[in-house]
Amino acid sequence: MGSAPATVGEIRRAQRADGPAAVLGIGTANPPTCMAQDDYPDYYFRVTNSEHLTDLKAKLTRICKKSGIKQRFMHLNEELLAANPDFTDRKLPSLDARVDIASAAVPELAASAAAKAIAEWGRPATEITHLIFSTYSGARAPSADRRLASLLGLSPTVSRTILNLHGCYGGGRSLQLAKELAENNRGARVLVACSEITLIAFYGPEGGCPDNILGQALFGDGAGAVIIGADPVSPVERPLFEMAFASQTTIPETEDAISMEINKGGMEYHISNQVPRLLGCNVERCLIDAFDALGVTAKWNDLFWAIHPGGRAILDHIEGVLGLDDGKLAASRHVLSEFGNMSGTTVIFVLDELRRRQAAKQEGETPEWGVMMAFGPGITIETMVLHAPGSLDAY
Ligand SMILES: CC(C)(COP(=O)(O)OP(=O)(O)OC[C@H]1O[C@@H](n2cnc3c(N)ncnc32)[C@H](O)[C@@H]1OP(=O)(O)O)[C@@H](O)C(=O)NCCC(=O)NCCSC(=O)CC(=O)O
Repeated sequence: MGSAPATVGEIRRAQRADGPAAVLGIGTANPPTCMAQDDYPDYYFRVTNSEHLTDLKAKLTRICKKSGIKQRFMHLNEELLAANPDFTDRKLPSLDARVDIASAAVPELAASAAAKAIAEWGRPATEITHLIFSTYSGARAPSADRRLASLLGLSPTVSRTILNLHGCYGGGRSLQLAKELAENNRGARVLVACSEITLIAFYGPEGGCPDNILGQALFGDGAGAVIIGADPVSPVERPLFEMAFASQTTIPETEDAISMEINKGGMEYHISNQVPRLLGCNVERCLIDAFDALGVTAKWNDLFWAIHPGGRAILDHIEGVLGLDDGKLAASRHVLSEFGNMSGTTVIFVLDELRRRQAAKQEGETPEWGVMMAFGPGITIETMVLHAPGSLDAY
């Protein structure tokens, strides 16, 4: 006699993981060209033949000085620009050439980051079950997720998803989706990859176009990759952060505050100067709701923090409204300084920096609970409550 058929409820329970999703490996990568922020105004106005626009150059110099950025990495170098002179003029139809370059470079950069994340995870790439790829440079199908799967030799049964044009919340969104996949599919191992190269949005300065000047001062290129899974297999898999709760919030009436649009000349964006204030007014509500949902009492200064460093003023506003002590946003400020705003990828660099800082501390010195937040068009706020591994009783 066979056993009695399982109920749908039993099947469902067997399909789900027992524990929370956790970060099991992180990797990052940047293109080789590094640009010092102090040198950028001279470089940018020279390579775009715009030295005569002295007011705009002075403005870019002021923004660079106040940006909190020391250096950024870029795929687009002078050689590539010399081969594609149309990139300096956004009115010329250069999208095809930009997409050609990005279609190869975006997955290749992601593969460098992913190889590091997989090495840290400690299991073969063929055991990855799901892939989530986020970029603002995707304009083709099959897309960067398909190419990355080939470059890494992932299984043909890997379940792929691509997120396009989520901007700076792409990393946060991908990690939330990975959490859902890992917790709802027993044994799933999800590779999250974000890869951004600013080439798609590079063009020369123009009067009456301050958004471009701001973007030229802020954005850099980079890729980040994270392996997510629940119920880590000891001793190979070691959780770095457990993902306790995730939510997304849209700030009402801010649809026009951050926007991105692909045109014949590349990607154009608009970033309102109200963004730091709007985020400052809204982050605390998201945090209160998240910790209420968990039933955990949190004092903001008792947490560890991984905030998307969209700009120095954004970090200043958030630090101010939450009354955070100096150093609480050190990982975010460090990443902003060393790499600039790499859009959706940035928050993965911040997680990487945070875990490095935590590893350097003595046991007991690291807070048990923490928060990751990312922001982008919408205005969308991604909030994730993280838990330091080792105290699973907290669940
Ligand atoms: C740009 C700054 C470094 C400037 O520093 P301060 O504000 O302290 O200095 P400041 O007030 O003297 O401003 C210096 C100059 O910057 C200009 N400026 C400020 N914000 C601007 C904006 N959004 N667009 C265009 N110009 C802007 C000011 O007008 C001023 O020009 P002048 O000197 O001529 O008077 C800072 O404001 C900042 O970090 N802003 C946040 C940037 C931001 O919104 N990032 C989010 C990116 S989008 C993102 O992360 C998500 C996504 O892309 O999806």
